[in-house]
Amino acid sequence: MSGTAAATAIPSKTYDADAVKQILKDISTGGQRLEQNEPGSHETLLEQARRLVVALESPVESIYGLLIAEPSRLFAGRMALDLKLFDTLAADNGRPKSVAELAAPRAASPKLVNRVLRHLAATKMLHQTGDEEYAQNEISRFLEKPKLREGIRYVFDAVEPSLNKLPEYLSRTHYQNPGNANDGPFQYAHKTQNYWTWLEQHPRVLQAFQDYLAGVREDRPNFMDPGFYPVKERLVEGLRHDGDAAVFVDVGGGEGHALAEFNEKVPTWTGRLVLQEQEPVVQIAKMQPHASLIELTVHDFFRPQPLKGARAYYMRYILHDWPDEECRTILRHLRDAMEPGYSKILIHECVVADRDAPWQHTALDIYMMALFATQERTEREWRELLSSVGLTITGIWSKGTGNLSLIEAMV
Ligand SMILES: C[S@@+](CC[C@H](N)C(=O)[O-])C[C@H]1O[C@@H](n2cnc3c(N)ncnc32)[C@H](O)[C@@H]1O
Repeated sequence: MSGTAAATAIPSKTYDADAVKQILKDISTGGQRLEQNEPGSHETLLEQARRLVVALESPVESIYGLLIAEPSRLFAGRMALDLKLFDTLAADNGRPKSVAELAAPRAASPKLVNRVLRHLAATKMLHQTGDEEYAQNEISRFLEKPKLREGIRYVFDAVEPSLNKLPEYLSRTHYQNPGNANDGPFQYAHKTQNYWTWLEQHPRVLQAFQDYLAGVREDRPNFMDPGFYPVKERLVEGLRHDGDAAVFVDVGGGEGHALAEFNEKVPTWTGRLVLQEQEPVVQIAKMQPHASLIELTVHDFFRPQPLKGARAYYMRYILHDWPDEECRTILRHLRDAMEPGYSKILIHECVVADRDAPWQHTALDIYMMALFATQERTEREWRELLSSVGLTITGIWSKGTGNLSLIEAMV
């Protein structure tokens, strides 16, 4: 079949020409705003480009993308990790490589490797530069670095099996909203007792998860960036140094990247920076270049908080991992350690809008259902959760659409 015949095999959409014209005009204006570096212009233009695709695509084209292109793209990305394709593409200053060269590191079948590569090229993850010859594009160049690249491994190995079994799990639980941390979709799919135990038993995926989180962190505005949370006014001013009062503790802080960034971006901070994590994660944190700048401690946040009256108890991506009951236990331990009127809990999480919530929040919400039988929360849900343990929200700061917000709460 010729290229033209293949292209016309999918019925074309009778689209609204006026709507398309209007979107194109908006895109043109959006492009000018982007050139002038107007804040938010990137997000707006991207949204307009998505609207254009939706306006032009026929339902069949859109559904083919969902059914065929995207699942195969994730598979091809996962195979690229095992076949070391992103590394091989990067070698020799990224010069184009033949399929034979790309298949060599694993002594894989060139035919198999070509099938993976051509789908990656078709879905814009790399360039095809000739017959059976490929080179990096901006995406594959980015994937030379482990961080978000390892997200492919994590999502494929940990999240996808759970999503695949989610319909069966929901049918068995009579379509009730999952909320059992010990018997949720993840345990059902992976035949395990607990997400964290499963990760410990799969150290490669645990490392991939931590790399992925570090990648996500780099990609988003952080709360100490200008125009986000006023760190100087809310934390630095009035800092005391008696006992543990001058501590900023990152509860469940992963490898300690947030503390390292705080150390760099808030030079006026004269207090201590303490990481609290599970033992295997502390071991990974010890190998980080910033390890000497922070205190690394093992602490289970389901046990009483040992640091009393600290200035800040920071948690990023912690409470969305737990159903309300478990969150209340975590929060009560912090509340009991806090000094009223001085200590602050800082929750760095999604605050999901009641209407027109961005896909970044709604997608993560489904992931949370599949992984932890939990959810992303709306402002009302955050207020209810915190007030149920005697905490009051003293402010919510946000920057950009689809990002995390910073919720400050006090006793
Ligand atoms: C989603 S990750 C977030 C990590 C980090 N805050 C970040 O934003 O990159 C959740 C973290 O909670 C930690 N964690 C899970 N259960 C814990 C527990 N009982 N006590 C302390 N940390 C725990 C995990 O090891 C993991 O690093």
